[in-house]
Amino acid sequence: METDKIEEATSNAVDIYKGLACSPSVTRGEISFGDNTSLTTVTSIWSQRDIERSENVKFSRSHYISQENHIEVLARSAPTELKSEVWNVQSPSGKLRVIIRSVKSDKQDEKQYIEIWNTQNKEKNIDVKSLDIHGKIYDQDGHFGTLQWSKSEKFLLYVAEKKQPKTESFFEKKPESNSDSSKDPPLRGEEHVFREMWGEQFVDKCHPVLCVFDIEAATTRVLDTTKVLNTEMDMSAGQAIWTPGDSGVVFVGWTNEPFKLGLIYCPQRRNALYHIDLESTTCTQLSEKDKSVRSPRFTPDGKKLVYLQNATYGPHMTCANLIECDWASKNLTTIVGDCFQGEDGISKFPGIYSLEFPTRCWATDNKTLFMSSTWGSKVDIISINIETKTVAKLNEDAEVGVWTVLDVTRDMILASYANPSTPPYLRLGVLNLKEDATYSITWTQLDTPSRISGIKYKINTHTPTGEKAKDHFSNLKYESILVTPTSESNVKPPLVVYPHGGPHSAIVCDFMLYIAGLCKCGYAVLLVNYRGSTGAGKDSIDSLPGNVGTQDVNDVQGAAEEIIKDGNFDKNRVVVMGGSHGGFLTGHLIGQHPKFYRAAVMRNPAINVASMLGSTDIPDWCFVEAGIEYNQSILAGVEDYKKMWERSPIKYVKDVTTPVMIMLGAIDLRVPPKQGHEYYRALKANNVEARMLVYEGNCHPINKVDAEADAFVNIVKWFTKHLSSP
Ligand SMILES: CSCC[C@H](NC(C)=O)C(=O)N[C@@H](C)C(=O)N[C@@H](CO)C(=O)O
Repeated sequence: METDKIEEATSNAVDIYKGLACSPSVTRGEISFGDNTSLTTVTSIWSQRDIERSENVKFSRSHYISQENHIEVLARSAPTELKSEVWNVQSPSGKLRVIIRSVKSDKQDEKQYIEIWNTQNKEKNIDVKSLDIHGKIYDQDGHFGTLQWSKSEKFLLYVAEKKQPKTESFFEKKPESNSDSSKDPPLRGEEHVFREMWGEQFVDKCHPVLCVFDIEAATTRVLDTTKVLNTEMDMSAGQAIWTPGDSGVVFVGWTNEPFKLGLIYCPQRRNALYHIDLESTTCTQLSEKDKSVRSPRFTPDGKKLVYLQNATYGPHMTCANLIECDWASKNLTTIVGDCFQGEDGISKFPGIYSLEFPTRCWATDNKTLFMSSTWGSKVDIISINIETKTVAKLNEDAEVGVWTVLDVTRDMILASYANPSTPPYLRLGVLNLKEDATYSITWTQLDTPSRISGIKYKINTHTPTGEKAKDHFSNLKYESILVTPTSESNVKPPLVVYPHGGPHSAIVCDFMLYIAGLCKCGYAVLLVNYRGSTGAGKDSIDSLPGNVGTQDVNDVQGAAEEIIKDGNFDKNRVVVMGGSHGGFLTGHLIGQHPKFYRAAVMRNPAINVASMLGSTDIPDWCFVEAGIEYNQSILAGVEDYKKMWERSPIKYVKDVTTPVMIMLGAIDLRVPPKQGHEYYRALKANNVEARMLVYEGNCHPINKVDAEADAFVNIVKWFTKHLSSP
């Protein structure tokens, strides 16, 4: 009987996952205007899981729109699969397009090409290797990647791996002395020198450099910032943009010394904003010392430069500041600073929580920009007037979900919208300037949303309960999102408690494949944005470091008990799952509340912060979250290791009775797989049922198409097994 139930649930999960995995996500969007000014084209790039091919396929779509009186979709193109495109960027006039193509040969060695297309055909195709001046061109990695047309449309600005000298063995036969030895002889004995890279998911990215490609001459110039900065400071460069008139380049430079720390999910790495004048090659620092900056953007009139800024070395994500640089004087002004919520919770603007501005983000007034920012458990569209320093929310309260601004141009805005029951779809809006100099938006849906039936969701607000009052910042409220199946059954659904990772991130009302899948399999899911999450004020974030393992655990457990008290769930059918810091919290929850959870699933869990310190690509995280101030010269002493262990789930493993399934990405550099092995051994030593899945070729997110699909079905099978046993 039990086996049949498990088999039935597993087979059902496979069908449900296959159906939902077809929902595409939008990765880019662009508004363009051909010669015919009455016709607007919206080009969008999408990504979709293909389980049969075990890969994410990319495709483009176009919408053709008239805006005589209002926005009317005249036609839609059929999706066109994009093969091997790393970049695809239209020139400012719309007459040209550059595509960076990556082609793998049968031997799997990758070749890259720079393709220049006009509106009729491919004008140029350059084999990057033939330039022999740099390595691989960087993709849109969210940190370094850049591809920008100059206004003149004669040059391209991009980032590539610095060219590495050839190496050879000491025992390689030396060339005959009279032979024509090359100008750069190979370095002997350097084949095995360690080359530091930028950590998790940046394993082939060691030393990005700025490159200016002359289209006519088909030649590239590498801007070696070490020389232009007149320092020996080895620097990694990225996020480069042209200055007005194409006379120079503004870029973000990260110091490579004393050692690199993992970049992904950590936009607080020490760097600075620089300006290189291309004629004199002088280079000046624009931003403050010892800060972390990102996402530089000029106003259309070129008079102002804005960028996002954080403090360095603290929580890996926090409230960002918006800084304005007056281009003529280079004077800096803080337009939006840190926001503290206190008792107000998230009723008022909680601050900027975003990794970047859209590539084009300005209204034609040259002073209002539009961006997406996390606000509690949602992502809203906000406008920021850099003249009046005012912030306004643009989407209506009724539309709780995730709004992503994709493009802003000629006072039109392209965005995608999604929520837990609705995969992302496009909306095109017209910006309307109101008397108070703020904007409203008149939206048109470019497609009919494909809503998933049987799923409802609501946001809950929680107040830390009495015994938590001891915690610092205990008056801070926090939120959770409850996603529930709307089936007519009078059987109370089982509840999955799901704390997010980070810890300084947030789970937002987005379309999430696993959450929708669990819901369609009959589970309710409680997503908890415990204190320390982004989107709820800087004081919320600052409340957690030094209190992980207690405050965050209490907040998740408090939310779960509060939801169960409402009577809609059976307190004997509650399970828990989480990834990374969410796995850390899962270990704490089943250790500190041993009889509360029927089963647990952990993805790449941080188990023992002390033992992780020497192997993670972000050792700073171990110090900061244990409440120890960090700098790159610090070395952990016995007391530091003690503090880290004290805050770790391993401390409570002896009390665990809940069956645990651990899922590991075999090449995870963020939370090394040995963390999961440490917990697996401890559970087995205590005769607790434990199952471990190791996904080869997968890193921290375990998001390769086949692994992600397998993990989902195994999760449903694991929960079914332990919820159906007595
Ligand atoms: C030393 S690793 C600490 C945990 C890790 N933090 C960072 C800054 O990487 C972590 O929790 N990572 C999250 C980004 C994470 O994986 N979160 C996801 C899982 O995909 C989630 O469930 O929220």
